[in-house]
Amino acid sequence: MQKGMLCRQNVTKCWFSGERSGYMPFGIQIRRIKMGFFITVEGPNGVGKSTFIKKLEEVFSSKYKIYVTREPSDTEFGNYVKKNEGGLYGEAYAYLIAADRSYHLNNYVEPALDRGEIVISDRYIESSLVLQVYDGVMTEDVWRLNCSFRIPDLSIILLGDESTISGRLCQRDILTHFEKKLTREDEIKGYIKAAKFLKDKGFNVVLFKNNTETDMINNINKVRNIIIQLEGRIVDE
Ligand SMILES: Nc1ncnc2c1ncn2[C@@H]1O[C@H](COP(=O)(O)OP(=O)(O)O)[C@@H](O)[C@H]1O
Ligand SMILES: Cc1cn([C@H]2C[C@H](O)[C@@H](COP(=O)(O)OP(=O)(O)O)O2)c(=O)[nH]c1=O
Repeated sequence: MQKGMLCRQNVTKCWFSGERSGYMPFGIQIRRIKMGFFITVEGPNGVGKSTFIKKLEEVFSSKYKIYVTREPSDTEFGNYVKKNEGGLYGEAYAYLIAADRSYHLNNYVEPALDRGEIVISDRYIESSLVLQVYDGVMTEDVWRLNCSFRIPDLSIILLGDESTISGRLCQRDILTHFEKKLTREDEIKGYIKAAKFLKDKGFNVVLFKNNTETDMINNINKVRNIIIQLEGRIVDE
């Protein structure tokens, strides 16, 4: 059965949802049958990703069905990957992360998108382009492992002042391997570089300053407008 079929006006061409990445070329009015949006939320440790996602869920769940998820995934394999952070390095860890991503996409993200939900993932490919690159893997090699995965409809990268983010991390009792290994400056620079790289690969990247509660509210409003724009390109059945 055809699911998530996209049809051009007067029906000239159809896609299966699993094959779709990004959105349609400018000017083409398309009709969507039950297909959601994939949004990733990224940024340095302590920048406020989990808090922002909770807020997005709170604000948007009255209008949309929201599916919140994360990487490494909340699965047995994802937990294994997480546990091995710091034990496995560089390329080996990059492969593990990519294997978990493939499993996560096929078993959780794609089914939720097919149900027409907005999927919000706490971390995705953007993290690999910062953390695995910092771990010694070449950017092009990280991309080679990830280039066949779905491009998000929107990639949100939260950034903030180094001192603000560092202050937040100081309040954590236990720091992860990457939280100890990288400085916040490394992470901020890494995400800015990754954003540029991914824009060139067709990602719809936005960089949001997230220092204060007011920033967060402004960012939620920006996301609302972007979702409306994305919906404007697609006419629901
Ligand atoms: N926009 C914000 N303004 C002020 N404090 C924030 C903001 N976003 C998050 N925080 C606080 O920063 C800390 C880290 O946030 P968290 O969402 O856990 O970050 P991350 O998921 O990126 O590691 C938490 O104590 C949270 O309450
Ligand atoms: C998605 C992703 C995560 N990671 C690592 C970074 C983090 O240390 C870890 C995820 O942890 P994190 O998101 O900080 O989870 P928590 O809030 O529970 O601590 O996985 C990568 O190294 N590469 C990736 O591509």
